[in-house]
Parts: sequence; C-alpha cells; structure tokens
Amino acid sequence: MASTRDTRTVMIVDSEPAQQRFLSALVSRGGWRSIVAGDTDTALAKLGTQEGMGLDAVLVDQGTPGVEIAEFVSQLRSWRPALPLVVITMRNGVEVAVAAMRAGATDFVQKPIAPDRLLGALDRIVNSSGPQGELRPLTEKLRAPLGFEEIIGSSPNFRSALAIAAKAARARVPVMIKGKPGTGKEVFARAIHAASPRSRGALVMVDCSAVSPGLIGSGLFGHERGAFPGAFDRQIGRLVQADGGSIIIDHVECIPLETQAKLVEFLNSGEVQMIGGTIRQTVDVRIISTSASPLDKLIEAGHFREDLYYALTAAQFTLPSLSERRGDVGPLARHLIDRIGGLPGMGSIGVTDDALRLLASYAWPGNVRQLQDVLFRAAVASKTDVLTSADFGAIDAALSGGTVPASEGNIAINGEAIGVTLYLPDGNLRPLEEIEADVIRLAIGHYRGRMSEVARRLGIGRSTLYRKLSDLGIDTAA
Ligand SMILES: Nc1ncnc2c1ncn2[C@@H]1O[C@H](COP(=O)(O)OP(=O)(O)OP(=O)(O)O)[C@@H](O)[C@H]1O
Repeated sequence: MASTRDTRTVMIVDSEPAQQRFLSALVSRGGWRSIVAGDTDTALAKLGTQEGMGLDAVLVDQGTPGVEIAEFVSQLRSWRPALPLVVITMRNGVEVAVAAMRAGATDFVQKPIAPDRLLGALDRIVNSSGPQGELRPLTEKLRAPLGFEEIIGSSPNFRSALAIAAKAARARVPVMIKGKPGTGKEVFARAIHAASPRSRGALVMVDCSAVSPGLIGSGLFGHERGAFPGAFDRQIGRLVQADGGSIIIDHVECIPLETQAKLVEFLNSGEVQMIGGTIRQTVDVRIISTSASPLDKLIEAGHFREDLYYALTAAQFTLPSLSERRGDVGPLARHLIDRIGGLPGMGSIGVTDDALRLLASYAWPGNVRQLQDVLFRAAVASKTDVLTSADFGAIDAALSGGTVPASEGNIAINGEAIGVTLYLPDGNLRPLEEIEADVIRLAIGHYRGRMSEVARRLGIGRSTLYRKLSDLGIDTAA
C-alpha cells in the first residue's frame, strides 16, 4: 500500500548480520527506514506490534531460518492481505519464486541483488498493484517483439489499425499510436520498427511516464558534464543512440513544454544539440510516439504544443480497447496462455472453453495487459495444468456484482461481500489512506474506468481524483 508519509518502512527478514546491514543500507539509499527480523517466527511476531502495523513492505530472504518460505508468505498474507512482500531468491530460484508467488508474495528478486532493481521493485510495489521486480522481467519475456502477423486480433476496428500500422511501417514519417493503457501501443510500435526498412538499425525506447519530467529532455537530447546540478558525466541522448533506426517515445503526453519546444526544433532541423552543449549533430531517426491521453484536450488546455502534435502525427491510428473487440479475447487468451506456459518453471497450460467464455464477457478496463496479468496470476496459482472458470472466480464474482477484480486483497471479491474491509485481522481499524485507496479502486472498477463518473460519484473534482491516484499510488491500468 502506498504511503504519503515521508519515510516508508520495510521489514528485512534475514538471518545473516552482514546481509541485514547490506539490505538496510541499500533500502535507506531509497529513503526507506528498515526494521530487521532474524527468522520468520520473529517476523510474524513483529507484525502484530505497533512497529509492524506501520510497515509498508516486507523483504524476506529465501534462506531465512524458520518455516518454509511459501508457508511464511501464506501466514503473513492471512494477517496482512495487502502488505507488499518481496522474496529474495537464489540466482536460479525460479521454482521457489513461483511457489512464493503462488502463496501470495507480491514479487521476487533474484541474487545477486542489483541495488537499482531492488529499490525500483520496492518503490513500484508500494506505488502500484502489479508485480514489478523480477516478475516484471519474467512477464516481460512475453513482450518479445511481435511481428504484425503475430499480433492477435480480427475485429474490424483492430484490423483497420493494423492496416494503417503496416502501411506506415514502410515509410519514414513519424507515427503516433493512441489508445488506452494496455491496449498494445508498445507492441505495435515495436512491430512498426521491425517491419520498417530501418529494422536493422537501433530501436531505442523512452518511456516518458517513467522518467521525472525534468529529466526527459536530457534523456532525449543528452547533456554535457555540469550542464545542470547532478549532471556529473556527459551523457549521449537517446535520439543520437537511435541514429539510423527508430525511437519509441512512449507516453509523449508526459513531455514538459520546454522539452516539447526542443523536440519541435529537432523535427524541423534534424539536428540534436545536447543540453549545455554547443555542437549540433545531424541525426536520422524515425519517431514512433504513443499516447494514452486525449492530446486534443491537452492542446486546448495549453499543455501540449499543437505544432508538435502535427509533426508527430504524419501517420496515426487508435487502438481499440479490449471491450470494443470482445471477440478477440478468446484467441488472445489462448495465445497469452501459450506464452506464459513457455516461461521458466511453468510448463504447458490449457484453458477450458467455459473459462474463455467467462473471460470474453468481462470488461477488461486494463485491456490486454490486465488480461495477461490475470492469466499469469491464475496460471501461477492453479494446482492443475488446465485453467477453468473456477480459476477466475474473482472475475466471476465481479461480473455478477458489476465490478472488476480487485488488485489487492482488501477489496472483498469472493462473491460474499463486495466492499472494502475496514478492519485488520486483529480487529483494529485499517489506516484511513488504505481504506480511501481501496474505495477509489472499487469505484474505478465499478464505473469501468470512466474517471469523470468516478469523480462525480465520489463527490470530488477530477483533478482531486488524479492527485489522489498519484498520492495513493493507484495504478488505474491494474
Ligand atoms: N495484440 C496483442 N497480442 C499479444 N500480446 C499483446 C497484444 N497487445 C498487447 N499485448 C500484451 O499486453 C501487454 C501490454 O501491451 P503494451 O505494453 O503494448 O500496451 P500499451 O498500450 O503500450 O500500454 P501503456 O499505455 O500502459 O504503456 C504487453 O505485455 C503485450 O505483450
């Protein structure tokens, strides 16, 4: 659960004093406070203390003495269903990781621990509901670039987007791909590059939603040493790295105005000038940009430059949401299940027709990504190698209750009670911000992601809603 407090606390569960010190020092670099438990029993006992109540995450080493790691995870889950928990596994500990995930771990990180990856995983799990650490790279393998012929979808609105994309791929002009989160914009962007005459050139990607706005400019254009506080070394920009190839500018709507002006200049001149530099370098790059927000509204509000919009949209198309192409859900689910089955530790998985029918009747506000995540979680949790409707029980209940699966355990979705749990298992009330976050998630699900309606029903303005989403770390794509 995300916290708006300045310092977040993680419990490190590890028996090795040196490793405890290493992990404590590491997390403190990311602004985390830590408490330590030397074995799993102590860790479980600490959960009930005042200190334990204030925890934001738990980090447990696979080799910690006490109960088996999966047992520890399920015990912790029964007490604190929503507390993010990351398991540190041995280098090739995929099996342990899968067992821990089956028991309810949020994520896992393999040794040797890469500091940035661990900190990134911790930050993201408290700021969103999806798996992000090693699991993200694991599911990321599903993202192996797809050629146009492998992109699944036969509904007319999807086929027409495919036709525009395939035609645009052959030209050099900038392409803009629009669509709600998780609709497959990045998949299309990669396919466009792969099918273009410059496919042998580099493909460089910048996700502007993942970089702080102040750093997008230096990421794109590079900077000279000392160009601004913190620019310790000279850095080549992504545009230069993509010379001769393509650059995917993901979530172009997040680029601040100042950088937009520089981008317009580049599009007009074909020349890149590093921040703090004087030399201009000619760069031949094809820009493929994506946007999940209505850019016309941003232009109207003065947040996006109209000239940049036109420069980036020589070719453009919008990917339909999954609910607008329900007929594709079955084939997509089969395809994704095949790919999930190919992941380490998984093995071949089947799916029944009933389950596919159930999946096709669902609204999928998070689109293909949500479908993929739900399938992945079901495959990990399933005791058999064929997924049935029962493996998607939460969705079943959601359908009958008119809501969507919750991303965290505190929204009861088992069909008995669709609502928000106010109490901790020990009978104490949950913190207000956790309850508030769950109510907002519930509302987003109930109103199928229609944010104006969510804001109206909750009696708050849209901007307040978006601020709360960001403060509470709610990922609307989940
Ligand atoms: N047609 C498809 N066939 C197979 N897999 C797909 C398809 N579309 C999307 N996916 C999978 O769904 C996930 C989300 O796709 P992608 O990242 O391209 O979405 P996006 O629209 O760029 O999302 P966001 O706006 O949140 O960045 C990816 O893991 C991708 O592999």
